[in-house]
Amino acid sequence: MMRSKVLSLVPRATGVCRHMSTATKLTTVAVDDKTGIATLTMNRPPVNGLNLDLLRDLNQSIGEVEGNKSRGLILTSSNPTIFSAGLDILEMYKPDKDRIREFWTALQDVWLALYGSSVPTAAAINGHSPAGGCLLATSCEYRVMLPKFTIGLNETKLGIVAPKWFMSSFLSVLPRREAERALNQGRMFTTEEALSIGLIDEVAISKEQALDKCAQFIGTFAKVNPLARSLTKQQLRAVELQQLENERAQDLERFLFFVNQPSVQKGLGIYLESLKKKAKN
Ligand SMILES: CCCCC/C=C/C(=O)SCCNC(=O)CCNC(=O)[C@H](O)C(C)(C)COP(=O)(O)OP(=O)(O)OC[C@H]1O[C@@H](n2cnc3c(N)ncnc32)[C@H](O)[C@@H]1OP(=O)(O)O
Repeated sequence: MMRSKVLSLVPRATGVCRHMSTATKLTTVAVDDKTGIATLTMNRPPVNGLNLDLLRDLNQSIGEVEGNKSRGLILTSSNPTIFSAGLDILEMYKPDKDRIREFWTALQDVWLALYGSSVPTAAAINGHSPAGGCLLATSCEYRVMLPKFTIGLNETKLGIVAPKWFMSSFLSVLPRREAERALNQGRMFTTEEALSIGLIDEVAISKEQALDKCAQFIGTFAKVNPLARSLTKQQLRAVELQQLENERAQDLERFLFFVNQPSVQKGLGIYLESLKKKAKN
């Protein structure tokens, strides 16, 4: 059957998958031959902490999906209980001064690539998704989440501040009043709460169903002209994307200044200790 004909049907993420040759170590990209949809899977145990290496691999994989004419991108995790624990705090605690610059620049790159992606994007959130995990999910156009997990921007609870572009992604999904309150509170939402507030679009009972629902969302664009769709998306997102493009250097300096404050370092150290203590019990 012709590729375009198949795509006019409701797609299912169950076709034969061909792994791309350039798949990297901490991410894999598998393209469904029937639907043409690429599934990008994060695979950095134990919690998909976004360190420099994972960010670089994510960036490379998003670039590959952009380049290989995939019909859409589904972002998910190989961990059965964690989508992503957000930024790897070890990158920010007592940081190496060159590496932390590369780290933040790589994070900016990932956001620009994912939020600005020309293909339809969806997140199959198959586990907890705090902070940077929520950033990835809200950079996508559609979110399907499994029950009994949590999602949100919890930065204020850690004594840190989400940068403007984290807020932009959040605000592209939630009404301003809800976004403002949740950000100030550092609130983590359960799956059910996230659905009722509109932070996610659907709940699925399994990862397979989540992938399927994401594929169905991407399938809704099958009859829409791809160029018109992608230019429309990019125009709608242009203000936020341009703002970061224009302020990349200042954004980096702001982050470095903030993260190097002794009080912030102390807070991150205490938080890391509490995570480690919790992990031991
Ligand atoms: C300064 C400006 C920056 C602004 C933007 C910041 C954005 C961010 O993303 S900051 C990171 C925020 N993330 C979190 O608050 C999540 C913290 N983690 C958790 O809540 C939990 O780990 C979990 C719900 C994601 C998973 O729980 P569980 O399955 O029970 O796993 P453990 O808690 O036992 O963790 C296992 C292992 O992983 C370490 N770890 C967890 N999260 C992080 C992290 N974000 N960075 C670094 N390391 C992390 C945890 O310490 C355990 O380590 P070990 O003790 O060595 O096994």
